[in-house]
Amino acid sequence: MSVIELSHISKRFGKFVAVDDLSFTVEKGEFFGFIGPNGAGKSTTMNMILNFIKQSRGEIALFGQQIPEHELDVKIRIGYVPSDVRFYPQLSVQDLIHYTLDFHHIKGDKAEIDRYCDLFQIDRKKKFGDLSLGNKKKVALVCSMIHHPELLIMDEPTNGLDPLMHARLFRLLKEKQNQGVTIFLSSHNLKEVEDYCSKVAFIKAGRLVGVEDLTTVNKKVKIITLKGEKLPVEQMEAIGAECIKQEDHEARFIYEQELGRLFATLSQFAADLDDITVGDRDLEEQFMAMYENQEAAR
Ligand SMILES: Nc1ncnc2c1ncn2[C@@H]1O[C@H](COP(=O)(O)OP(=O)(O)OP(=O)(O)O)[C@@H](O)[C@H]1O
Repeated sequence: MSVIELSHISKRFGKFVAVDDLSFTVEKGEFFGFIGPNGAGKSTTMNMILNFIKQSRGEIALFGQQIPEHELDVKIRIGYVPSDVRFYPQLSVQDLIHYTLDFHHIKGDKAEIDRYCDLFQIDRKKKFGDLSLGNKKKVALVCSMIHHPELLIMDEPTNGLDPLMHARLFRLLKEKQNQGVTIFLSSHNLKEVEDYCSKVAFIKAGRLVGVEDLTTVNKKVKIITLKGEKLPVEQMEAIGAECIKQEDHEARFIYEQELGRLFATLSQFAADLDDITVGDRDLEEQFMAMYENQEAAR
């Protein structure tokens, strides 16, 4: 079942097109990363999904229902972490957690609240306004999960968190995913997206560049780096390798074909080479390749 379905959505602010004809779906139980450079339109898209702002064109369905007709029914099933966390500064962390539970008409399980606060090392007695940026984010994370939502929408959830908390958050999110929760998050940290997400959508200047299944795609695509005086670029291209960088004594290739042919070719030219590296393509390389292909197509 699609938990989020975006069909040709666009958002204009005056003449400026922030999101341009975006379509993709997030399925139940997916850990879905949403990445793109600053100003790409990630927060704007999330704000439309949450119906904080209205799209200029296109349709959005959550859990198979159009919003806003069923807005409240749908919203109680969602936990949201904004990129810029703003709660009442005078309220204590404890009060904020309890207000969140009251809003969802849930009593709350003390052991669970204790677990979250211990996990994120949150001092519940402190006033929200006195907390650091990272600690404010942690409070928002707890409030987004405390009512057991089926869908978590998180706008740069690790922004402001230290590396230990990054790891704890992602382990917790993985646990939630294993329980069937759908996670849709934006991030600038490609490594964490690559390590944890099952799917990723790339967006640039409001347009979808691509959606990739991370459980399969990177493993079969290799990046080969050759170093040496005499580089067999033509021979590599002849077996289907795409040269993505060539300097005096170094060339890099993307290779998606059968590995036997690659190794046979490399062994023929090994004597001319000082170094050969064959590795899986990481998300950053894939991201850059997609951007470059899109630019070239324009
Ligand atoms: N209310 C608004 N009025 C005018 N322009 C806006 C408004 N909100 C967003 N924009 C513009 O829309 C574009 C997309 O912004 P958005 O915040 O969605 O990007 P983002 O991908 O989340 O960026 P970042 O990674 O920097 O958080 C930006 O150029 C931004 O300036």
